[in-house]
Amino acid sequence: MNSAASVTAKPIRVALLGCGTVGTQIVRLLTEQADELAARVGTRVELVGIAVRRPNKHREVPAELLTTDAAGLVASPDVDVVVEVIGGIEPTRTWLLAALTAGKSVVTANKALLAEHAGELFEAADASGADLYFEAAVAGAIPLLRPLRESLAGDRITRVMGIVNGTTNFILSAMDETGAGYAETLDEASRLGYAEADPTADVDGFDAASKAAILASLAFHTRVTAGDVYREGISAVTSADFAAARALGRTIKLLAICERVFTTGEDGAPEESVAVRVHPAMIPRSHPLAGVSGAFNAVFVEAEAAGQLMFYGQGAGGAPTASAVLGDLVAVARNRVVGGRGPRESAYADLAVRPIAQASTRYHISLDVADRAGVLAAVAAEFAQHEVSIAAVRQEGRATDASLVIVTHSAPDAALRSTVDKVAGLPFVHDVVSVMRVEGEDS
Ligand SMILES: NC(=O)c1ccc[n+]([C@@H]2O[C@H](COP(=O)([O-])OP(=O)(O)OC[C@H]3O[C@@H](n4cnc5c(N)ncnc54)[C@H](O)[C@@H]3O)[C@@H](O)[C@H]2O)c1
Ligand SMILES: N[C@@H](CCO)C(=O)O
Ligand code: NA
Repeated sequence: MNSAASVTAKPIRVALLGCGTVGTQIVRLLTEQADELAARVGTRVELVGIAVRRPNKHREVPAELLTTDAAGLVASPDVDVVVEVIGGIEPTRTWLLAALTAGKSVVTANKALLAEHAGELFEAADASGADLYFEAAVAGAIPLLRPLRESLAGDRITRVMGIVNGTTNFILSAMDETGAGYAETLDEASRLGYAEADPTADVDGFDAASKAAILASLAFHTRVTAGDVYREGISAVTSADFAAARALGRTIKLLAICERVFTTGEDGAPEESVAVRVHPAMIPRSHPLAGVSGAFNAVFVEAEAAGQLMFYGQGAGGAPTASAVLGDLVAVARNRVVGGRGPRESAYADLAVRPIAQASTRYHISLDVADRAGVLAAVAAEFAQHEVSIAAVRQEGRATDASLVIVTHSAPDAALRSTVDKVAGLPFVHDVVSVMRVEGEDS
């Protein structure tokens, strides 16, 4: 290849923090594609140090680059760009703030950090003129954050809905397809490298909530942090829920949903806010998200002018995530070569976040009830009392009792919850078999 001949600028010197699942793949790609990357950037991209915890564990990377002194590596005058793939809030927050303050651009895959501290990281970047890129933090390899920050910056995004956690999608797909148990499928996700060191971040929805916060912030030009996101994980999803879903031609997915909400204030003036939530939901099998299985991710974006867009691909795994990191690294390196910068934080809209109780949702409720006259009417009366409109009812008599399935129209989540609580306490309701929100259909 003669591409190196056209490369004349000073090399871009890169420090890598962390060399685990993703970091190892970054080193591999940087090494294998060195000449091509140099041609694309206009100068060589050189790895000058790798901060790790235990150097003798990393036989696959050049030993002379390894150090246990991450802070020292970040502070080194020989570093232009810091790539962080350790994860967690501290000490990475301190190191990345130090890098940005010193004018060093940062590329990170760290959703937990971005979902909590984007504001101060961007402030540090703005103060020094450095870049902050984090495409790998949401939906791994899928180009999603840069399309939101750049390609769709001229449009108004109204809704973002998707599957953004590969581990839970893998588990839910397996529960649906094979009927396998929860623990068994979680083990397999870990073995394949999809699950992070502590799987509770995935199964309890923390990982998806961090990603939802990042997506909502970028989509609606406001600041949403992980704590603003309503979160339910998948640990309470049962085979009875899947059976109930299957009976109605649906499946269950863990969805991240970010919505722009338009309401009228007490003074009659129009008000705008955002609702951001992560929870399992039933969706029709015909919905494009229903076909997203295993560790794949997919995200729908609805924008006023663009209409509907769908982003699909590998949301986890070493190499796919490293692809997104390398893409960001090329972008910040190019910016350095021409003396430019990528986009700053855009949080001007400063929108309030609505609590889940006020969010408009639909429920699917499956009950075991006594099979006698007046039961359906009494259950329906509870819904009417809470002003929850019923969209469909299916009742099936059995020997001594009956199965009653109710799907509602959209209603405030708080009203739906109170209705279910009331219905569960009715004397002829023997069991609440399944309660699940419904998405992806007309309300
Ligand atoms: N694995 C994925 O599929 C994936 C996908 C998207 C984003 N991410 C994100 O990428 C980051 C890295 O994920 P991973 O899967 O590679 O994790 P990992 O646990 O495999 O690797 C992290 C590495 O950082 C090292 N480390 C921890 N503390 C350190 C310290 N103080 N100094 C130096 N090294 C230290 C660990 O020893 C480990 O080798 C996380 O932020 C994660 O959320 C991962
Ligand atoms: N643990 C995450 C990795 C990607 O961020 C997942 O399962 O999707
Ligand atoms: Na991505």
